[in-house]
Amino acid sequence: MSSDCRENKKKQIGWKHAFRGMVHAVRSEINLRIEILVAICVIVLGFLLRVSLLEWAILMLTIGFVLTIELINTTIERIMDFYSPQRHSIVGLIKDIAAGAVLCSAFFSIIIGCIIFLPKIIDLL
Ligand SMILES: Nc1ncnc2c1ncn2[C@@H]1O[C@H](COP(=O)(O)OP(=O)(O)OP(=O)(O)O)[C@@H](O)[C@H]1O
Repeated sequence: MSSDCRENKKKQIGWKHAFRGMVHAVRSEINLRIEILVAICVIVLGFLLRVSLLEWAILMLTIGFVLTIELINTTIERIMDFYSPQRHSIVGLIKDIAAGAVLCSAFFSIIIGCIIFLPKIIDLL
């Protein structure tokens, strides 16, 4: 088998595993499902309010950022549950900090949403 072919196969398998991980996270994490729903609403609102190209770029970056942080938070939860199934204060603290990262990204994404959408909504009134 040529190295090109092997590399191609490796990439395909990588995508498959990544997709499986995302499906698992969506199925098991209600917060991720809520965030995807909010992202869909934001995209619909973006079309309705005709946001500019730059605003689309900022919105896509923000949505990607929040979803990525949520996936990392889910990963940290799984790692902690695997290595330390018993309750432990440091495990709780690690999970709290990871949850804090999600909260932080969600908070700033709301601010970005307000900056982009509020003036357009006010103009419509
Ligand atoms: N093993 C543990 N030891 C101590 N505290 C824990 C432990 N597991 C969870 N906790 C506490 O419970 C909280 C919720 O943890 P859990 O793993 O249930 O995540 P979750 O309910 O899916 O949270 P999230 O909303 O962030 O996804 C943690 O932030 C932590 O404070």
